[in-house]
Amino acid sequence: MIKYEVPKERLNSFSQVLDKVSEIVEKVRKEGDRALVELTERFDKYKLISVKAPQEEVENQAKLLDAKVREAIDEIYLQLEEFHLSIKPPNSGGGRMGIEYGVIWKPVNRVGIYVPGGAKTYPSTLLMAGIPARVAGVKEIYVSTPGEKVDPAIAYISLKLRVKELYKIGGAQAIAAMAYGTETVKKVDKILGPGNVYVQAAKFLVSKDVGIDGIEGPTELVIIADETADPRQVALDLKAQGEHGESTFLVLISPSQKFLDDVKPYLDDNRTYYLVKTKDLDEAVRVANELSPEHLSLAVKSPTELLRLVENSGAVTLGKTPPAIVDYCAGPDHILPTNGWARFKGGITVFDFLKPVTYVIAEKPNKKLIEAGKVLADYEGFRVHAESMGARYD
Ligand SMILES: NC(=O)c1ccc[n+]([C@@H]2O[C@H](COP(=O)([O-])OP(=O)(O)OC[C@H]3O[C@@H](n4cnc5c(N)ncnc54)[C@H](O)[C@@H]3O)[C@@H](O)[C@H]2O)c1
Ligand SMILES: N[C@H](CO)Cc1c[nH]c[nH+]1
Ligand SMILES: [Zn+2]
Repeated sequence: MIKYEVPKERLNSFSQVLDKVSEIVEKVRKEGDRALVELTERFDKYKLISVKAPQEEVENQAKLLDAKVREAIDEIYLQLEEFHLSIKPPNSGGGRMGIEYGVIWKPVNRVGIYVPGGAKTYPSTLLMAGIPARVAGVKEIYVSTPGEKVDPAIAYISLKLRVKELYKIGGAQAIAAMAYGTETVKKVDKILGPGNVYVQAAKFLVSKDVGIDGIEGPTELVIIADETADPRQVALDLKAQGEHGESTFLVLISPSQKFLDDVKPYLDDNRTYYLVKTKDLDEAVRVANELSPEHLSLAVKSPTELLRLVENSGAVTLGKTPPAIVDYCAGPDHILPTNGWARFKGGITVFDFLKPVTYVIAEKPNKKLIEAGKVLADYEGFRVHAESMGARYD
């Protein structure tokens, strides 16, 4: 179906399922593994014989992986690893006014990665979360992904990433289990990973007790195209992301009515597409910034120029670059903010697995600076704060 207005709402918003997901989270907190077995049967229609995938199953499943896919994974691993290594921050230090200070970047100790596994399987997502975790130096990586048998590619990547434990659970119940722990599932410090509205609602709810990377829900793609773009390629990019399911958010913006008309015949599947005509490219970018999409493609004659005007998007592809390249093998992550979170959050990087621990050494600080600190402490009424600063240096 084709619509011609600027979409006001995402096709899905996890607030619609918050009540239901809250019950799931509470059930897992109370009943632990027993809840996982029951909810898996209810939502995934398989009997959970063991919550944790036995090491032998992971190894045997990995062996089933076709050599071609294994080589592809190995090739992609190097590209993604290099991207995160290239932006990994060094520890740094400095100082002034007799005070030495600095930042030591410390990895999160125990991380839980959610890998979607409903309608499709997403081993690429395990690469996208596991590699920056490894580059950051995370000690313990746990993975939850639905499926009666571990997907061979997920098994292979789990071994490559030295995943400590892999749980065969999905949805909100998997998020709850990693957030609070059960008899089998380890309680983690931070949960990362994309997923459907149930998964994102659960992450939102547990974020009061555990770290989360953000909201990465159903896929979103906005394409800005001018008359120089190829209508068939643009339609292909939209339909590609449409493979993620009916909740995918697909928008094409163009100042050329002819271009929009030329694309329409190619959009021949049962997805909902928004085709938006604007006055010019400036207005097109304004609409895109307002939508703050997960993926943004600039299929225009001068994309680098237009890129300067982009404010909100998880990942931008320029010119002929297909958005799907980010999904698999470009280097930057495909775990990207949705539901408008791109206004204040980017895609996953090594930074999501690091904490900036700052330090201060003030043996002989500048008197004027300490005095200023004491004055402000007194102004706030924190007299003993002021005294504690003075005591050392008066
Ligand atoms: N934003 C990103 O970075 C990004 C990256 C990859 C994938 N995605 C998105 O992730 C999503 C994956 O969704 P999916 O559904 O295929 O897999 P999923 O793993 O996110 O969800 C499947 C789970 O949902 C639970 N579930 C299903 N129906 C339910 C119901 N009625 N009530 C409660 N729980 C229910 C089941 O337990 C199941 O295991 C897609 O929308 C895709 O676009 C987003
Ligand atoms: N486009 C998805 C992010 O929204 C990522 C992905 C994984 N596999 C295929 N695509
Ligand atoms: Zn995709």
